[in-house]
Order: sequence, then structure tokens, then C-alpha cells
Amino acid sequence: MFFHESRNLQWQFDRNLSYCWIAVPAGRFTAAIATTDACDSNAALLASGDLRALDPIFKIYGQRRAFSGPIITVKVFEDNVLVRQLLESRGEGRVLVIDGGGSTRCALVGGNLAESAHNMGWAGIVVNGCIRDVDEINACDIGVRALGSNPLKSNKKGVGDKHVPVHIAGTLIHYGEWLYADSDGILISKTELSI
Ligand SMILES: O=C([O-])CC(=O)C(=O)O
Repeated sequence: MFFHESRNLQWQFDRNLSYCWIAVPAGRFTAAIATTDACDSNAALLASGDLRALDPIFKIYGQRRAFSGPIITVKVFEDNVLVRQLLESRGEGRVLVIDGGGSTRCALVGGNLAESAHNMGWAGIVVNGCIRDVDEINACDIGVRALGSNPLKSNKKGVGDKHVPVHIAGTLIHYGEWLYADSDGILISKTELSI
């Protein structure tokens, strides 16, 4: 049994049960479903497309290797003003999916935004683009996935769209769908999955 405790996140991983218990900001414990188990026990959802796996193009950052939650989407290109707006507002256990168009020419999230996201109760951030301040993000109690890192900052013009469908890693993702991430990969589900 492995147990990790930090400021406002606790998780306990039981190897026999292959899921972990996550404390959401309200102090409630919720079970994170292992992505492998979710795939094995939801063949019909996979066949219908209501459950999809993202192509394995993301690197894993942040202290929280497993995270899940309802999705908020934002579509930007080399500009992180909308990303900052969202991560500085209340996350309430949700996951921010940032479609940065796959650009690796600058970073859309850095250490400050990761810290803000953690403080505001976001469960995780998935970036179809780059991050920076990797050491700071890796010290932060949040789950982050990104294509890689780039020390260059992004533009600050505020161009982009919130809450729109985004196409990332071979998968169309809608605002309000659910995301499940762990060491094995990332799943998108039309609805919340049960164990
Ligand atoms: O460029 C930005 O705004 C992102 C950044 O450096 C941070 O979050 O620390």
C-alpha cells in the first residue's frame, strides 16, 4: 500500500484493487478508475465511441499521475490569455483540455498557472502543446499532460475560444465529457464512468 499526503490532496493506491482514492477539494473521497479496467469492462462504450482513448502522444507531468473529472475545453494558438482566465477561476475538480493546435513553439502553461490551477481546485490539465517550468510543475499537486516543454512564453493577445469542441490526439472532445488519466493513458467518456 502506497500513501502520499500533501496540502489538500491525499491519495492512496491499493495495488490489489487497481484504483486509487482521491480527495477532491471539498474533502470528499472519490475513486479514480484505472483506465485499463475502464476499457476492459466497457466494450460496448468503446464500440459505440462513447468511450475513446487518446493517441499516446502526451508526456506525464505533475505530482498527480491519476486524475479525472468533467472537461472544460479551450482552443488557442500560441496564446495563453484564455488559459490563464480559466486556471485562475474555480476548477471544482474539473480537467482543462487545452487545444493549442499541437504547436511546440512556445509554452501555454507554466509553474504559476499550475500552482493557480492547484489552488483553484482543478484536477488536471491536458495540453495539446507545450508547458514550461517543468520542475515547478512536477512539484505541484496536479496532473498535467503535454506534448513537451519549451521555455518560450506564448503571446498575450487573448485570441481563442472557450467551451468549443476540440480535436486532440485523434479524438473529438466536447465540453462536459469526462476525462480519465493515469500512467497507462487518457480516456474520454461521454458520461461519468462507474467502477
Ligand atoms: O507564459 C505564461 O503566462 C505561463 C507561465 O509562465 C506560468 O504559468 O508561470
